[in-house]
Amino acid sequence: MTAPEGNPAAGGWTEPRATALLVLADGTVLEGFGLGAVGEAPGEVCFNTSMTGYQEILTDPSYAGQIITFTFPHIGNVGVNEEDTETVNAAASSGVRGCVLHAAITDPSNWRAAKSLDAWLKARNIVGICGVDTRALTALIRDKGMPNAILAHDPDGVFDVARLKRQAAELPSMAGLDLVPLVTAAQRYDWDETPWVWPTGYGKREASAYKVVAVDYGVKRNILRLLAKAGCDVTVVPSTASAEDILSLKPDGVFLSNGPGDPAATGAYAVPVIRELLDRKVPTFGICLGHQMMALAIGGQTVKMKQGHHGANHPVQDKTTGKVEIVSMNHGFAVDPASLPANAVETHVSLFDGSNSGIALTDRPAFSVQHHPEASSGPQDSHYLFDRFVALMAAEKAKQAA
Ligand SMILES: NC(=O)CC[C@H](N)C(=O)O
Repeated sequence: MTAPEGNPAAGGWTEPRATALLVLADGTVLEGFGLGAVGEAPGEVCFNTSMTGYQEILTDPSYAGQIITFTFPHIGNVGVNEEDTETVNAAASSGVRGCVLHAAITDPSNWRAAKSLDAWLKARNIVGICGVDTRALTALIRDKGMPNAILAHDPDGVFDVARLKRQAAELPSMAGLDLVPLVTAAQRYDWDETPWVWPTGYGKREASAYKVVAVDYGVKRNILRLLAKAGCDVTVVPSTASAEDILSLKPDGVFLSNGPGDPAATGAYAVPVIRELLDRKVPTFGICLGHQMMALAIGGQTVKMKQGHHGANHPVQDKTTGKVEIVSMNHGFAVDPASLPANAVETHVSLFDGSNSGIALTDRPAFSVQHHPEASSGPQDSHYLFDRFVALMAAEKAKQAA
């Protein structure tokens, strides 16, 4: 730990010198104490309101190119462990670039803790800062949108502030960035994790009945787990797989994963593939980036949001049933529902701001959601969507057999 003793929230530092700075593109400089890796991390600063699940959040490949501000003040209390990692392939460990915390990280207190968060951040090359007024930073993001910034950590507290300000101002906007190559799998692989089954039976897999190809734009582990649990044999393919590559695996369905960056930028090569799969009437299910690119594939449009949605308690309504579910969210772009063609219906909507949270096609077996039904971390209200995907594949199989 480089943070001094004493809780900044309780008043006063015991050491005057800042060992980390968050330098925003508009020239604002926030001082604090360094955590994790030493160095400089450029990125877009967002805020996440989850009260639990920091390890899953910090390992979500969708955060590539971003610096996460945790609004919950105490992060790291239960340390980190081997299991709660959403990153599937080792190359994706360069997802999130940095994190901003309010309180200093305390010693881990949990029987599952294998390491402290601080040591883990260092090992994964994630730069951190604590002692920041995260409420003020969150208010700034809500007022002005998500700023670019450089998070700098130097244990000696020596910073070239003028250079950092200049470089922060020159960082490219997230709009237009294809960040999927940073996190996608290099090669095809079969998902074969042995599930952990609770004594109550929770986690037990259905017998494998469907072959699913998951296109990895930065896929989260729990999505693959839940597909397997729902009875799917899953093969993961890189984001650049062609429609022929995918169809040669004879899938009953295709899954389009979450991922970082601007969907329109990744869509330059992914959308033609998705369009072909849809045109061939392959049952398709998309989550987050996969949802956004499915919308692009049918002629819809995506827009950059001001502050985005990052949290684990967002209300979403399933318009097909009227039910409200509490969901996990992590996105900075959104599908513009007004841009959707006549053969698409809006199935889900965010009750926070009315933005689109799901679509289904009326003439093809395909649907997708903006939120994260795998809920890692987050509530499990939306798990039913995995069963909806299985039902879609079952109906399509029955149609073909008839
Ligand atoms: N979790 C995701 O898949 C995020 C999708 C996209 N990168 C966004 O920010 O909107």
